[in-house]
Amino acid sequence: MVLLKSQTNKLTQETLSKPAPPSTRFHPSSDDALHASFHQPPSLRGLESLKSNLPYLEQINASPRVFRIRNLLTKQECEHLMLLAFRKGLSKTMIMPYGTHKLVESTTRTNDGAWLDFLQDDVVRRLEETLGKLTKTTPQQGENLQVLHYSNGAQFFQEHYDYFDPARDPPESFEQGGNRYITVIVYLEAALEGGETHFPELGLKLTAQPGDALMFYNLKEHCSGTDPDCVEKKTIHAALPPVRGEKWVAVKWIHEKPYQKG
Ligand SMILES: O=C(O)CCC(=O)C(=O)O
Ligand SMILES: [Fe+2]
Repeated sequence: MVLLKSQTNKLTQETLSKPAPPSTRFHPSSDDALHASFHQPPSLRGLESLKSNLPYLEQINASPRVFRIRNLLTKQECEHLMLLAFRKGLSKTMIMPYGTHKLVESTTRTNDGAWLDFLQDDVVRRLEETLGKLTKTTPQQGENLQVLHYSNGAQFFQEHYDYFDPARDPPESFEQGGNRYITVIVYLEAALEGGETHFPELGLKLTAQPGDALMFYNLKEHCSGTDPDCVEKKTIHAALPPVRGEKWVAVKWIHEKPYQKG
């Protein structure tokens, strides 16, 4: 989505005047179906969920655990999140260099982004609640959604880990919610070419359809994120620059313990 002013107005009218269609996927009464779907063998799970349009998981890698989540958002919900980010104001994203607890600008991360508010509106709330159900965590364990925009040819995020490194990072990094347990990258718009999420240690260059997500576990199972042996070093990953078209994602980092204050 190239957010020219005229298109933004059009999007505003089309997306915001119409509330997102009532979606059975997120309705509380569908929780049982959602859970049942996750606890079935993958083949059945996929078929059942496809029929019902419920979100479902496909495992991509066993160790570290990497999944694709299908049917997480509708196209309208994707556009709504991009618009919320645009209204909030996109600015250059920052990084926290290893060994510090301070955000700084860096040539290793050149994309733009905007932080949405926690449980900001119905679409954001449903997404945060669904991710909580999928991962058996609470929405309060999540950092706010960060919407990221990568323009054609130029913007990327070089290889990095999402976890705080117990061997290098200061104790303050772990004070609010412990370590980053899970990363979810919801694709709102995929580049026509390039722009993959690249896991060099796993030999994977992944992308997803708008409304689907990639999810990976930054920590081993039944492990404490302050233990240097607990982190999944093979989750090192990069956002490659789009070669054609542009890319929009919404990233959610889920912590081991409640992260949100209050
Ligand atoms: O945009 C992507 O594909 C990955 C983003 C990412 O790794 C991050 O923001 O930590
Ligand atoms: Fe990352």
